[in-house]
Amino acid sequence: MFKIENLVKNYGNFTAVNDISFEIEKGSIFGLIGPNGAGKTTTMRIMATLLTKTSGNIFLGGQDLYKDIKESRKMLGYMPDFFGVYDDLRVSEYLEFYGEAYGLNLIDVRKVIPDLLELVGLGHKRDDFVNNLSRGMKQRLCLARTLIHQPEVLILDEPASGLDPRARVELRNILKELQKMGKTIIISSHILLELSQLCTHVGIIVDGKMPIIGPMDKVLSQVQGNTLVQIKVLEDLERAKLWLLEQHKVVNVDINNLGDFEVTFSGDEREMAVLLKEMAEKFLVLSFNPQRQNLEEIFMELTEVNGGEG
Ligand SMILES: Nc1ncnc2c1ncn2[C@@H]1O[C@H](COP(=O)(O)OP(=O)(O)OP(=O)(O)O)[C@@H](O)[C@H]1O
Repeated sequence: MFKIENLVKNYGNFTAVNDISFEIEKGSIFGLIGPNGAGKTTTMRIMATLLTKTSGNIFLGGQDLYKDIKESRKMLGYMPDFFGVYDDLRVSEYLEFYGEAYGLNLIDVRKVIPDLLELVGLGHKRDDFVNNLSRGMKQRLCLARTLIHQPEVLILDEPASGLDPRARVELRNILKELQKMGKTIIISSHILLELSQLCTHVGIIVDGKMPIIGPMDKVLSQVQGNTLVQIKVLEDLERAKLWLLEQHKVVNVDINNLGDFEVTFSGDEREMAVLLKEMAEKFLVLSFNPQRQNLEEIFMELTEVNGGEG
């Protein structure tokens, strides 16, 4: 859907985006994560055609993004990290205003507004003043505005920032709904745990470079060292322990105070699944829980290694 090749952006002598390449598949939710100043907003604004690149190529749906900017913009919905204050504008008027700004016919815009407001959970607020909405509601209204021209691709710059946990969950559910509707979503965030539950793919951006990119699961296993797997076996513990210690990629086996095994495992997810299968053929395995290191911890490690602020 989106292909970015060797993207560079300089601000004067400063290189904010330094030779980044990645691809975003149609229908995926791609998380762009990185510390402050890493280059996320710059990259997203370039992808949204709102900022010029210094060099590199960008393709949207197989076409050069810049070949026909008007056409590209029809496919793109961009939600900035800040949005303005609109005195004396009601929710429905706000959406009408943006619809007209996109060159849409007001009658058509009015037809889609109820569905859009329903989608973002603001159906009951259509006649309220925008300034009286809560922060979470404003974010959702801004998302509705991003959808007004029915773009295929959404570029959302930190849409969850400043939201309380409940509002974040609501936003996440709306984004999953949009994915089901076939949208491709690019989202940046500092809320890394949120991204690990939402995104199908992730690119970690540090100092204008993207050292790690790929499907969420692969990125997690790539940056993970060993995985700790908690295993509960109902009987034959001694024999099970000896068996485990003989298995490929099992580094260590402890038994915790609940009598469960804590197995340090150096293999990938597939190898772990094979271990589970073989173990279950020999022993009464009640549970098998890999303790996945969360993205927050991985991110801290990565940005430390790369000298970022985290
Ligand atoms: N217009 C500009 N002129 C000069 N430098 C800029 C400009 N815009 C951004 N920068 C610099 O480029 C770098 C990347 O900024 P960018 O806003 O893309 O980062 P970010 O990852 O979105 O950060 P944040 O999470 O804080 O929003 C930063 O060092 C920033 O100071």
